Amino acid sequence: MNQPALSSIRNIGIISHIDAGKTTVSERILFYAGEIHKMGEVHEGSATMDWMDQEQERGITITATSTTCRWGELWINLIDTPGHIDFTIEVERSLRVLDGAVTIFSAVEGVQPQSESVWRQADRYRVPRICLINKMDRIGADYPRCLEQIRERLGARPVLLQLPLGVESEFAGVIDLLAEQAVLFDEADQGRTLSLAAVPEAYREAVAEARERLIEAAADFDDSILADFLEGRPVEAGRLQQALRRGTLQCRIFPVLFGAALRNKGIQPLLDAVGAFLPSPLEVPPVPAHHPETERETEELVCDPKGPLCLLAFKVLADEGRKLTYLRIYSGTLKAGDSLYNPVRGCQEKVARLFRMHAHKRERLDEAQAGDIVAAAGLKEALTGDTLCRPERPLLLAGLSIPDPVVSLAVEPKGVDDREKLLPSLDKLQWEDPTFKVHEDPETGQTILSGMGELHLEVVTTRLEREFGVHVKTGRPQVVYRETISRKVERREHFHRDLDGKVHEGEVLLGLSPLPRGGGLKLLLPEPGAASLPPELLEVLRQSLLQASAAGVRAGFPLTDIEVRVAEIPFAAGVTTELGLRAAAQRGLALAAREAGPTLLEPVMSLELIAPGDYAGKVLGSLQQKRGRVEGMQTRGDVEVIRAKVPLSEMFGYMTELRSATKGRGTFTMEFSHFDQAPAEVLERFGLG
Ligand SMILES: Nc1nc2c(ncn2[C@@H]2O[C@H](COP(=O)(O)OP(=O)(O)OP(=O)(O)O)[C@@H](O)[C@H]2O)c(=O)[nH]1
Repeated sequence: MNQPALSSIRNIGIISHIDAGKTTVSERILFYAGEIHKMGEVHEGSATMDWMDQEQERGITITATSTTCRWGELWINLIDTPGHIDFTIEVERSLRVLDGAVTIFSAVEGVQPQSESVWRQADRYRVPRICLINKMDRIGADYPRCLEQIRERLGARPVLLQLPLGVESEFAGVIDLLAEQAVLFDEADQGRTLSLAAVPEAYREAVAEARERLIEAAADFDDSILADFLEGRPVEAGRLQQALRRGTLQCRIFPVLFGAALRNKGIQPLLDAVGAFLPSPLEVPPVPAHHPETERETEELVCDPKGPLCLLAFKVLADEGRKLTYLRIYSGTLKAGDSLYNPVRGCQEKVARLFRMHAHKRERLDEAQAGDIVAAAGLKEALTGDTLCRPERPLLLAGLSIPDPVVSLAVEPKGVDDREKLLPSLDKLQWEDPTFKVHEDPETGQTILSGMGELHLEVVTTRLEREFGVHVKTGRPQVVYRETISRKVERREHFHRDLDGKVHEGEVLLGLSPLPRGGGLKLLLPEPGAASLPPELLEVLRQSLLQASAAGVRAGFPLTDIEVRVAEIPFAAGVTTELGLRAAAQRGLALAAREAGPTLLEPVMSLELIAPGDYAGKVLGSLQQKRGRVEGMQTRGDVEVIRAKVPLSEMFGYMTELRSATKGRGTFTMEFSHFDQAPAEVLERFGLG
């Protein structure tokens, strides 16, 4: 039987800061669920979920891997996502299709910058979460501080379902506050055997107090609990669990559990909590889908195997040159051999085979239903974020929000063979990763790769060599700046040309205004019907302005924080042509932007740096030299944690510099924060000084 009941499916992801223990936890989940018979370890390079060779060598997760496992009645579709910000799209696309998540925090490091950003991403998709405070066995584990940070930094309300039994090397298990019993894990058999015991005397008071907090939280979601509690009547564990489940599904509370995954402690209760507190696909809100042609007509898709077929392709993998497409089925039933329509690309294609994925193994399926996550072979066109549906019932789901690249790198093939293989191989890498872009520099003819960070592009070039046998020389990483303007202008542009006896004309009146930082590019065109221009020419105009904005007008960087308003588009039938309009729009935009005080913005990163106290002064000095703005410092044991904002252009190669300045003991993580005015020397470099 490989068709799960809908109520028993849990589509969950594991999200957190880098190194909090996602892969270690996933590995235990697969082991206890009987999916694997030997536990792989990240630090030995043998974790099952980190199967790509680079992942095993670097000890980090690069691609999100989806796998199904059974836990009692539950069918858990588990997605292991990377913590490093350079692979943020993996988190984004997973959150888009998941119904619930386990957020892991390290009991020592607490809420780190990347935990904050994945938490915000999960908020955006309203994904209910349970929290695991991991690494309770490590020296310096401090769970009250971690809870305080969850409250303060994440603005969330944690509710303890357990108390830890001991801490650091004494961490032996947990006390289940609902069942009021201690759960101990046997280290001798890799934590497979659990033993239950009464709450130790020394913990009685702490348990009573924590249980009272838990009842108070549950009472917020069930008035009868409040009445019983106020009148001193006992409240059964089942009712408490149901009330807490309600609060969790509304994202108003976040149940907290404890563990030490590496020591095989705390995983089975976590799996039970996934079933008890996270939603099945039947419990998630309906998903809106548009009719692709009219756009405005929407339909609310509920999880129904008999409903209209609608799927989201949320990941595409190049598997020995062929595409394997991961699909979340929102409605309907998908069969192997089905013909599907892709409204994004306007094409029809066939699912040759369907699989349920088990880490890197696969199980053939004849069909799969709404609510499930499966993989398909045979789809040639679909890319990440595309919708698939029946040709006779076209539906379109909202796509993914894909961040723009901030770092670029020029690559040059080493030999003739490499030259031939370069572009087709880069194409395949682009199927998989929408944050990775390739273009040709129009001046030098060089191939330019752009992505989310140095590490991202390093991984891409290594994969190019190892998986595709393409050897390249790489240039130095460069910042991808943005172009913007400093004042408002209006400009009329008229194009007129005679070509082979035919007149081509186009005229536009453009108004450009600067927007506040973070405003993006806003294009205001008249509604079709309101303009004298036929709708197809209006679309030509829109596309021309978008293309010209993406290519930049002064230094070749995309325009941002600008409102472009098309005020007038005179139309003369038979004379106003596509060519004429395109030329007027592109030239008009370039000239208007030049008159509007063009300038450049640079990407600024949020940095969290950890250095031993003795080196803090030296590190602060170096950050200052890098135009860094220190926002806070905190002593944590014998290290200083420094939070700062630093321009990305100053950070290339910083890991090596920091390591040598701190005798290898300093470390940092960073993520994109915002764009800010670039300094004078950058403007001069691009002729804008
Ligand atoms: N002491 C201790 N170490 C742990 C625990 N869990 C994980 N680790 C170690 O912490 C390191 C990071 O663990 P991973 O499981 O790779 O963390 P991750 O969150 O998957 O990391 P990325 O995939 O790179 O984002 C590894 O060396 C683990 O062995 C734990 O409970 N206690």
